[in-house]
Amino acid sequence: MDVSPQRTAVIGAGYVGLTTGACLASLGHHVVCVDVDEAKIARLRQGRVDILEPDLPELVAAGLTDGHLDFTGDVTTAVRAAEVVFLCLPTPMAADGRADLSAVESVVAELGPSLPTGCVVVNKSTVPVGTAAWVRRMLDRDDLAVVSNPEFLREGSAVQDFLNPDRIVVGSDDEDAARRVADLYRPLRAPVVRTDAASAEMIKYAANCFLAVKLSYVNAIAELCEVFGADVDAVTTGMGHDPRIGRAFLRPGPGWGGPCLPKDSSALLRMADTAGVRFDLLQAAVDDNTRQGERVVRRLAEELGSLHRARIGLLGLAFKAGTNDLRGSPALRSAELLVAAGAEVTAYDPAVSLDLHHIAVVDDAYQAVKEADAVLLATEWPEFRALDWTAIAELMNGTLVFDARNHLDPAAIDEAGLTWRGIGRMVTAGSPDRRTPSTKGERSERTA
Ligand SMILES: NC(=O)c1ccc[n+]([C@@H]2O[C@H](COP(=O)([O-])OP(=O)(O)OC[C@H]3O[C@@H](n4cnc5c(N)ncnc54)[C@H](O)[C@@H]3O)[C@@H](O)[C@H]2O)c1
Ligand SMILES: O=c1ccn([C@@H]2O[C@H](COP(=O)(O)OP(=O)(O)O[C@H]3O[C@H](CO)[C@@H](O)[C@H](O)[C@H]3O)[C@@H](O)[C@H]2O)c(=O)[nH]1
Repeated sequence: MDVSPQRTAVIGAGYVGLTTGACLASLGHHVVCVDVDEAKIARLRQGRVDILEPDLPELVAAGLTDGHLDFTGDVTTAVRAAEVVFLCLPTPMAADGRADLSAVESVVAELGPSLPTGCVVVNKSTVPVGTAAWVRRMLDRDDLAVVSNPEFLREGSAVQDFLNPDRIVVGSDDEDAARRVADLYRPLRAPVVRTDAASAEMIKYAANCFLAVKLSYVNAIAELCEVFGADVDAVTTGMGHDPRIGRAFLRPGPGWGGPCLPKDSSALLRMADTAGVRFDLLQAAVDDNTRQGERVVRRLAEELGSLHRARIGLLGLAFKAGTNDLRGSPALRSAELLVAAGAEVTAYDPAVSLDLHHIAVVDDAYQAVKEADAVLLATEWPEFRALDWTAIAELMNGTLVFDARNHLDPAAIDEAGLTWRGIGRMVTAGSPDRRTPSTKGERSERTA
């Protein structure tokens, strides 16, 4: 294989750390993954992966079997013989909106004295500009190098994204350390963007926040489409053919969420604020995103007349399809807003089963929509497209299906006698969109 195997330690075995560890092991490197969560480490040693990521359980099992991958709870043991140490630690949003670097700080303080001479510390967490320099000062050792190597994987396709990256960003003032980190990825044959550490750190925020702005922009265009009778799907298709715009990240929805975009836009805004730089565009994107979530619930209220005691069948809880991650989920936010407005919410998500405060979570979609006055689709799981809408029409009290992802087939819903509503979609005379959804009372009379 086109790789010089290196001994690596990966600190933090979450979405990024576990994917990094398992993928590097699959490339032939020797990897030890470390985590403070001892129960997680015990499960991983048995090949049990908690997160929903295609191909990840298989890669973990293969790494355990061929001996390239190991797990431990002890940082000191893991880094003792390491040539490269990856930090894949959480950097969540602190109360003041900044990135909370406490996990990075405590790990760097703990592992510093144990790192072997010549070791390269690679930061993969998303961290404010200047963190690599700060880590370097904390380590306070001339025999170590620090490299910023931000990660761009998406949840739900983490392994494929890691193994087929658009680019590998390697930021460091240390030429030799940067080359060694780039070499780890050589079998992937991806373009390497070689920068200083500060630029690498900024690339990560700039990329995620650009995506956030793009999504808020398209959600605003969708609202205008509703007002002016245009169809946002046609509009984004027309925009997306322009390679300067691109087709990706043009789907309107209930607002963008997840564990990254919201916290990273908040962190970049705080960085700008601290530096005295105005970033009104990004602030507007964040504010518009909050409004987008509220707008979905307001539209439901308008369609139903009132949300007080309305029964809502919520399809989807995860922040997007393909993951069981609920962090920053627009679906959960919608549920919270609905409950606050007096609605009763029953939810179903194919990847999520847990008890949620105020929201009943059930085991299948048909249970969720039973006696519902309206259905709200908030996560675009493919299986929702295959639902039997005639059966659902029988189960529901009302007729409204609010598709906050434009994911369903309006014709199938119309044929079932239900009323489809989407985001930014054209309302034409005679189309299902023109029909007024019946209220609970009317529907009961109709079906009586
Ligand atoms: N999730 C993503 O899609 C994604 C993609 C790119 C970058 N990132 C960034 O990567 C970083 C990690 O994100 P994640 O989603 O993998 O987080 P995560 O919460 O899934 O995983 C973090 C792991 O670190 C462990 N941990 C916490 N403190 C520790 C300590 N002191 N020592 C050892 N382990 C510790 C936790 O137990 C957890 O298993 C964040 O900065 C995030 O912004 C995330
Ligand atoms: O056309 C689109 C695309 C996405 N979304 C929403 O945007 C949010 C974020 O989606 P996505 O970017 O796919 O999810 P993440 O897995 O959080 O990945 C983002 O955040 C990661 C962590 O930093 C980065 O590594 C990735 O490159 C970046 O895409 C979700 O709520 C999606 O539903 C839309 O509404 N419309």
